Amino acid sequence: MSVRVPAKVNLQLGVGPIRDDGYHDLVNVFHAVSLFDEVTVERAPGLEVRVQASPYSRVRVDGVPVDEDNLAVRAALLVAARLGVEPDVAIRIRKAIPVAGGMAGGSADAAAALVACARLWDDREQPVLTRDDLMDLGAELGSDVPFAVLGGTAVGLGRGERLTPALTRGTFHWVFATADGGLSTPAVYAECDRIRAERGEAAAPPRVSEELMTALATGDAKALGAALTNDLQPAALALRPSLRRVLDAGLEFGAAGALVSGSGPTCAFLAETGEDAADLAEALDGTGFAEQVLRADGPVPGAATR
Ligand SMILES: C[C@](O)(CO)[C@H](O)COP(=O)(O)OP(=O)(O)OC[C@H]1O[C@@H](n2ccc(N)nc2=O)[C@H](O)[C@@H]1O
Ligand SMILES: Nc1ncnc2c1ncn2[C@@H]1O[C@H](COP(=O)(O)OP(=O)(O)OP(=O)(O)O)[C@@H](O)[C@H]1O
Repeated sequence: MSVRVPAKVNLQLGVGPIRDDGYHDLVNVFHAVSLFDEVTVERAPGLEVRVQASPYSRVRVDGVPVDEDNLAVRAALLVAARLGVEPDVAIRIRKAIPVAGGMAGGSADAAAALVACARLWDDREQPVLTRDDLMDLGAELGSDVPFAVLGGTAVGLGRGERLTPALTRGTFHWVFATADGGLSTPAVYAECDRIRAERGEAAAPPRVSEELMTALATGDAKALGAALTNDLQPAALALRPSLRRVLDAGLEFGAAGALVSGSGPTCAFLAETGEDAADLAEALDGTGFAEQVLRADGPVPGAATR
């Protein structure tokens, strides 16, 4: 059983005040892009996991855990417990999504493992676990996991786990510049809080951007580029100042919009056409500022069997 699952970029990441449980209330507009990890599961004598770079990518997988810290393993354990079966499964992960890059690679693998294990163990005509059940289980593993099951473009409220699909038209063309070494998501949220406290800024509850939703619904790449926002960007830039020149370079080369993807350090650039995206990717590659420059389109569906 093999499941392909996309990376995400956040088109709007509005971060509200910190809650009592340590999370922040968000307006999180997720967009799934055509950069895929693949998770394969097979019945086995016990639980095992293998992680490798996809043959189509140069992703560095050395930082990815191969024990119960791997989100795909935790997903398999959760599905097994829910169905009352032994978690006897061999999981193979082929990664093309940058690790700790702000594109939700670990969450994607968790979503893929939820879908794959449910298919493997819950194979009657009327499965016990619906797609909604899998999204609920996903929320127990991480705030980004339900969206990786759903895919497309969606507005996430709460921690980002309460999703409503968004209306979009056509295809958007993206370029991603990855960076050497990741950024820790909790560290970036903490830096965001620290900067706000230092500036004496009170975090207002975020609101969905009307400009962004209109640009999505009309398929207007130029307007979408102008409407992209990420409240975590100042924190990511404070922790990794070299990202500034990457964003500036993309804008100089004509990107319709540029921002740090989620908690970073990957930078995302929106192009107006596929051809513009190819030109932009080449120009960015030429600067030598990025570890890798990747092209992808969105929106694409969430975790799906092949
Ligand atoms: C930055 C984003 O990727 C944007 O989509 C997400 O908000 C992070 O989602 P994630 O990696 O699935 O994060 P989780 O595993 O749920 O949480 C990791 C840590 O990030 C911080 N966190 C996460 C989500 C949220 N709404 N508020 C937070 O403050 C918390 O410190 C939390 O302990
Ligand atoms: N299957 C997995 N793939 C990648 N990382 C994993 C996986 N399972 C657990 N991890 C751990 O999660 C950490 C964050 O990895 P991930 O690639 O999900 O980051 P991210 O893309 O920045 O996440 P997000 O965008 O959701 O904040 C890694 O450093 C690694 O220790």
